[in-house]
Amino acid sequence: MKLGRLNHIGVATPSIADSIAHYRDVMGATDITEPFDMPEQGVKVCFVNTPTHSTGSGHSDSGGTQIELIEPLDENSTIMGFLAKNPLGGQHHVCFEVPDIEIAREAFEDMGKRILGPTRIGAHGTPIFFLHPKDMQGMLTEIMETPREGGHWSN
Ligand SMILES: CC[C@@H](C(=O)O)C(=O)SCCNC(=O)CCNC(=O)[C@H](O)C(C)(C)COP(=O)(O)OP(=O)(O)OC[C@H]1O[C@@H](n2cnc3c(N)ncnc32)[C@H](O)[C@@H]1OP(=O)(O)O
Ligand SMILES: [Co+2]
Repeated sequence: MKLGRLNHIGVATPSIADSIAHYRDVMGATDITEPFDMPEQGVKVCFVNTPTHSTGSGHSDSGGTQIELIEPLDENSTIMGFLAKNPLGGQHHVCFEVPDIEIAREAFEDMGKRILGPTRIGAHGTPIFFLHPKDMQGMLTEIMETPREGGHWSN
């Protein structure tokens, strides 16, 4: 396994609308996507896009690491337990890219890391899986296959 790009930081929130206002008005984010539902993951999601680099005169692009805001869709959402312990929300997971999801899954399995559920299609349209925080230095870790131009995946 080789460490890939940090694609996003997942941030759980009790209100995606309040969090969007925070990133826009307090943090000065200028590129925030429209929220959409992902019922299969139990969350409403949107992305705060950050630039790849900052300059003295401002930002030139928005292709950097994203903040992924996630709000529970209902009481059964997988992030309800986290929000019960952290009512204000907060940093929930980190997501690293890999070139090949199957090779990565096998590598983590071989290292004895607990994989949470099947590989599925994530919010970026590419395959993802999650690793248990207790096996990952306390960090719930998402692994996603790097988006390919014209790539198609299915569950
Ligand atoms: C938007 C779509 C997608 C994408 O494309 O990017 C997403 O990111 S979806 C994100 C939401 N989906 C998931 O998180 C799926 C994987 N998660 C899970 O399977 C569970 O949430 C969990 C990690 C197994 C936790 O389950 P839960 O029932 O909430 O808690 P437990 O009590 O079983 O937790 C055990 C233990 O782990 C600690 N914990 C829980 N969540 C986290 C966390 N996010 N970060 C760090 N540690 C976490 C929890 O506190 C427990 O510790 P102890 O209290 O010491 O026992
Ligand atoms: Co995520």
